[in-house]
Amino acid sequence: MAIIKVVGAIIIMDGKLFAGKRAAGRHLGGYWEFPGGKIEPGETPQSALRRELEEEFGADATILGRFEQAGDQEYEFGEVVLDCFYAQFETPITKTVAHDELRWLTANQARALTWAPTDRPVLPQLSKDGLPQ
Ligand SMILES: Nc1nc2c([nH]c(=O)n2[C@H]2C[C@H](O)[C@@H](COP(=O)(O)OP(=O)(O)OP(=O)(O)O)O2)c(=O)[nH]1
Repeated sequence: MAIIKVVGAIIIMDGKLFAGKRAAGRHLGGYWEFPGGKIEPGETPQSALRRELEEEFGADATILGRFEQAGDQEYEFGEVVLDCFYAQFETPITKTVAHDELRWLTANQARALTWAPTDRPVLPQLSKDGLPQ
């Protein structure tokens, strides 16, 4: 089965977590996710994430530390291995091209949404890391 290496951004600002609802029609359309995407050949996870955030939101970002326990999940199209990094936007979001909806969420609000299966184990740890309830 193909391994798909994906990188996602954990962006927390003013006590809220940034999340995107994948656009209908994409793989896993309708699920909430940490914005990001596939790592392309020659990229580091960090450079891939900076590129994806620029492509999807028209914003510059700084990539911070790596989240230790992101997940992997087999889907019918392959095995997604998700690596997450804390990040922050340095410039405003100027566009959205990959999501039907973007939200800034408290921990409780995040838990109430339907996340991509790969992402679900990450949420409890974020509360321990200080994401407010
Ligand atoms: N971006 C992102 N993708 C995730 C997460 N969790 C998860 O299972 N995925 C899956 C959905 C997709 O099958 C794959 C990422 O692909 P993508 O479609 O976002 O990547 P991309 O921007 O490089 O897209 P494309 O050009 O190949 O369409 O990983 C997540 O938190 N963030």
